[in-house]
Amino acid sequence: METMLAVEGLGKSFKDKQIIRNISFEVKKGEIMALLGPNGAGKSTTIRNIMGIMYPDAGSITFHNSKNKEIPRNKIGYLPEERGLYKNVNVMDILLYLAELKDYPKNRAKERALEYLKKFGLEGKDKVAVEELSKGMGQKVQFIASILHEPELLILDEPFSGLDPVSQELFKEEIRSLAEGGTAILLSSHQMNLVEEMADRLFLIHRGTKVIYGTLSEVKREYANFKCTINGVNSRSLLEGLPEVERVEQNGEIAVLYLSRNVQPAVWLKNLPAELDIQELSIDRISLHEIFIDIATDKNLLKEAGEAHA
Ligand SMILES: Nc1ncnc2c1ncn2[C@@H]1O[C@H](COP(=O)(O)OP(=O)(O)OP(=O)(O)O)[C@@H](O)[C@H]1O
Repeated sequence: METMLAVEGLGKSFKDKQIIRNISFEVKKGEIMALLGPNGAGKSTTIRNIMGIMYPDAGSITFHNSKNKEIPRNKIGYLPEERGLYKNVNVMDILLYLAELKDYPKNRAKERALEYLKKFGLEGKDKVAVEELSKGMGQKVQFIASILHEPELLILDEPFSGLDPVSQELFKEEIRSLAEGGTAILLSSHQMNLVEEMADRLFLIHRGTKVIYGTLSEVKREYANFKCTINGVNSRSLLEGLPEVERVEQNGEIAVLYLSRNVQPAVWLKNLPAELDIQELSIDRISLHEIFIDIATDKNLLKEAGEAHA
């Protein structure tokens, strides 16, 4: 698939502190690429460099055939992490003003704005001042502003924060349908369940450098060990003594056993002792949420795996 955005060897320091180092990834037409990392990892810095809000000390950014300062940023949609629109302007005026800044035709912008306001449950709010909107409503307007001009690349920094579950669903559906329509999407979010549902590929930064880059299934295959959940009456010492169990979390009769890397579930199951009480048992790969926590808290296993990939 066609590459819409290519970030290569990006580096940025503030004063003498290096914030991001050697960051390289691509976002392709029609894909949702998740940019992940703990607080302070360097995600927003990466995005601000792409948007030309600041310029990198090293590396390059290519959008279509334009590079670095030549990139026409008005062709990119951007929902910044910091929210805020002019407060005393009405919703339609602000949307049309922002579309005009992007050289988008006014009539078309108005038509699309009305459609989107309706879609996001804000029908009739076009003449309301932004300051009269609730936080979530304001966020919807800002999201609409980022997509109104039909950008080919859309960068969303924490789009779901502060949204109720219904609004989250709406955003999720819209982001998916934009991707299906060919928009390249760079999505930064801390909501791992949503990322797991939506992202085609992901890039995880920790302390300013790459830890993971790949498709969701590659990442899961490579980094997500298995965990086995057993419902039954078992002593902790019995569970901890089972082969290839790294960690046990026990809550009443439910125990979650985190298995070593490279365990073959079929072989492991065959070797379980007969005295183990099993009322229910399931084996799953750990979730993206758990992978993320392992990395953010420097659990050795994943750190080693990450270093091998850096
Ligand atoms: N303008 C600046 N001057 C100095 N340091 C900065 C500046 N902007 C960001 N930083 C530092 O860069 C590091 C990365 O910040 P950044 O905002 O990119 O992280 P992030 O991954 O987006 O985090 P979060 O998930 O908390 O939003 C932090 O240590 C931050 O303090």
